Amino acid sequence: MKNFRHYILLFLILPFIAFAEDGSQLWLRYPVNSKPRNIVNSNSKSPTLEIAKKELNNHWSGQPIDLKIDKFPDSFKDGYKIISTPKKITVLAKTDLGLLYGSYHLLNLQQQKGSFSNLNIEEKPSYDIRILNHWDNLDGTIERGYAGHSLWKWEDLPNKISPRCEEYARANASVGINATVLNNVNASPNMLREDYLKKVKVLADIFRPYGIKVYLAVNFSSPKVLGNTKDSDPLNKDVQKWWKDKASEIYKLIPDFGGFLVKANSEGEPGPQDYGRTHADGANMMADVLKPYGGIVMWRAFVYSPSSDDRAKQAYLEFMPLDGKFRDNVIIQIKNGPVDFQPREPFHPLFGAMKKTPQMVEFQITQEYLGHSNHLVYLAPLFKENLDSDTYSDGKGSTIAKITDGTLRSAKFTAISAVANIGEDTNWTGHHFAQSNWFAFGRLAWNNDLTSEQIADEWIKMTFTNDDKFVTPVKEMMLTSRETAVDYMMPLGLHHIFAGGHHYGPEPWGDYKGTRADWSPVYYHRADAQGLGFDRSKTGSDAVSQYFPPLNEIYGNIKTTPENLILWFHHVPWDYRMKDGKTMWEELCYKYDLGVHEVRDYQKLWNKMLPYIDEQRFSEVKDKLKIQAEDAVWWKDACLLYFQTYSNRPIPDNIEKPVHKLEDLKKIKLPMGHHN
Ligand SMILES: CO[C@H]1[C@H](O)[C@@H](O)[C@H](O)O[C@@H]1C(=O)O
Repeated sequence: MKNFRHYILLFLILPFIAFAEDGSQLWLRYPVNSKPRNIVNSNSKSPTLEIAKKELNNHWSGQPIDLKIDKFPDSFKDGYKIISTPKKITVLAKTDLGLLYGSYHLLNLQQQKGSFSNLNIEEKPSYDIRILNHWDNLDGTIERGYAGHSLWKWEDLPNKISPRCEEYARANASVGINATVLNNVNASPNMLREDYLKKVKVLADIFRPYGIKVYLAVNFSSPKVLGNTKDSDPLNKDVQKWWKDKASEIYKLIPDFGGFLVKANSEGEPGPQDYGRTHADGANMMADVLKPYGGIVMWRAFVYSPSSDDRAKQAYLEFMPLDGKFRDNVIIQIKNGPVDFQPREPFHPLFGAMKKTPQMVEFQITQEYLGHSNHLVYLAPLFKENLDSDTYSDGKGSTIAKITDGTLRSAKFTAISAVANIGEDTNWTGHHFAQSNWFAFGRLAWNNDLTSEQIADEWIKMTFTNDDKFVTPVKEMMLTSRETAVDYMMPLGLHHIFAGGHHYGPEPWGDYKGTRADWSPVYYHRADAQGLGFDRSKTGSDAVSQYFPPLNEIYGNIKTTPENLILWFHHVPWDYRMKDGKTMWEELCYKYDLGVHEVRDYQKLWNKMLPYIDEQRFSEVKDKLKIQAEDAVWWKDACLLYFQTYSNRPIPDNIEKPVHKLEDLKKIKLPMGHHN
């Protein structure tokens, strides 16, 4: 009998053990109280507060908590204060959402084994809108998604709702993300159909108590496609009326709807230029219909017109003349760099340059150009590098963080966005460590002063363990991982030498005749007998002139250009002497080789980590590191063997010799080791 009972117990707890180890819980691995406690008091009531209470009653093991709405200035937004004595904790905020954020802060601290007897914390968000962009299509696929299909399951909505939608909202709220664009910027007009809007409403209702507002990406041709208007010209009265009616329809269903995200006249998407109008004409028409409801337009600057000019210059050329011409509920959404989410780019020269137009950054969490969900690349250092870049737009200290968060220029609202890496995979993001990039974006959107190290430290402790023997080496691995990826993919400022289409592996020889020149890798690296790299100096494409002094001079001169961007800005002779005395060719060989060795070091390090974590996550990460190590060799061999056909110089003796043959590598069609 006794044994029997044990079996039953085992059956009951088994699913929970499995659940706890597969990564599905993300960083929300709070201990569960055996019985919910009754430890929370509050002077307010709402669905949001119910969530806060439930979380604390279920997971908090410390002293009783008072959640208190208090008077704070508007600038406090959804911030909170936490004050504690050994007997009691008080969380104060202006809004219920602030109290929920404060509650998650406590649970996060508990995960990190902090002390709670003497807290005096004050937090408020760096940005008003902290938004994920999902590139989810209505058929459930995700553009550049490597973690399975869309969470929303459009086909089941509005009647059946996947439980993961609420889990998603909870995870976002726990890091302060408060907004989401549900669909791909390559938007189907059908997104705005009545039946789809009803599905959107259901999601908005689930997200609302967690403080998350819903936005939609819209197709500029929607009026013509859905409303049979003659065209979609923003100055056509029928078109304007169609948008006005659509806005009214949306807000009836979703009173707190956030607004539109628009990719227009970019990569074949329709836009105002189809009718001889400008981006401002298009954005303003939408802004006008959203304005009465408090909605906004995030208008993307990811454009490159069909000109022969350097692609890195084109967005600036198109948008600068429009500075000051946008309505006050329009914000320009600019990718961190001027080309496209490369492993390393200089910052986008539009930042700071449009002085009369609000701007926001678009990062990419999904690793389109960083090994998809196979490579371990912690992105906080990439995000920080961008946010901390000094544009000099308003003198020294005009960092992108300060330009976009309202510190430098007062703003009606501020925002920051990133393309999500989330899908239906059990572990949400395809790679356990890719969860850290979702987390890191949320934490930086909340507080852009945090360091990459602080964020990694928090994430590791919440997701895995507090054991120093795990935390210290794993943190080191995470912190160096982005530079490692740069080393084995595109060191020294090389960019976009990815295989066309999937963007996973190397194809530096790619020359897709008959398409746009700037879709070919050879366009970007410009290897020839003299050297390597894109001359963007005054005597080249002159992209350097789009930067404020002194950066135009610094980047314009090969001697002062930071070496990690030297091939971005200059065509560098193979024998050019680098700062460490190596020639550029030797340095290139050294960097690729270093990248390979670094990944092998990660493998060795990870192999020692089994004692500290569960077997399942241990072996899943181990398998991915193996793929990454093979891919790193693939990258190194492909790039060095190919560039060597131009450099005509030997690969230095102290560098591991290629194990592949260039002809064989050129034949690879499917990504090696790529399991998605
Ligand atoms: C959504 O389209 C993407 C496209 O898949 C991607 O390869 C490119 O980098 O950027 C586009 C964009 O950002 O609009």
